[in-house]
Amino acid sequence: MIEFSDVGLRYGNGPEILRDISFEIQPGSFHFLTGPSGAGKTSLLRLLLLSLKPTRGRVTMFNEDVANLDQDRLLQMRRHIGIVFQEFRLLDHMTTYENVALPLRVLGQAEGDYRSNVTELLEWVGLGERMNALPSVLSGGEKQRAAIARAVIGRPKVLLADEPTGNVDPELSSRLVHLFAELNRTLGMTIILATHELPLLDRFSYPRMVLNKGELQIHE
Ligand SMILES: Nc1ncnc2c1ncn2[C@@H]1O[C@H](COP(=O)(O)OP(=O)(O)OP(=O)(O)O)[C@@H](O)[C@H]1O
Repeated sequence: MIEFSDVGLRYGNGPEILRDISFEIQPGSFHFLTGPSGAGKTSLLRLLLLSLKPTRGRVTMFNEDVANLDQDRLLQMRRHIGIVFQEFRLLDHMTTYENVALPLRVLGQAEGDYRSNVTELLEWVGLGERMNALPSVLSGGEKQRAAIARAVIGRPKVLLADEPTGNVDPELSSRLVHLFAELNRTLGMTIILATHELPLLDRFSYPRMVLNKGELQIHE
């Protein structure tokens, strides 16, 4: 589903910050991506999100070499990839429901067609009672569950998460990772979750992609 082959990345004329990265991700798998601050986790996620292209090597996504994609095809493929950020990135003037429905609205779907899906998903992530609340009154954990719901409402094949537990306390962190685990288990969603919280990783047995100074090792 995803294959990196001797990938390197540099920003502008700077040094190579990812070097000789090779790995394969199978559909329906769950991987942690970890490593110290500055190791290149966010940059690797940006390659996976197709918002950056490698400066050398080959990235294959859904069986297509991303180097050959035109802008339209890139946007089409991008719809199969969801992302969750540390800082939630919810729109403050919209309710939880409206935030989660937004990706479908942008695609031109009518509310009558998606209302029950959005409501069901919000109930599933435990926000059934908070649908009409604005983000400003939600707790950190609730905001992140809303952001996860927004990322998966379009049923992406791949879900990326960049330090999704960075703004919630350790107890809630573990519950959020369980939510990702449920998405992986019940919907078969392929998940790559970046975190540098080692105690959190130790609670789960998923394989780890470990970045160090731009080089990657995989611990199955
Ligand atoms: N847009 C950019 N332009 C130039 N250099 C960048 C850019 N983004 C990241 N870098 C550099 O690339 C390296 C890797 O950064 P990246 O954010 O990918 O690491 P990270 O592992 O996600 O770090 P953190 O855990 O602190 O977020 C760092 O040296 C960073 O300064």
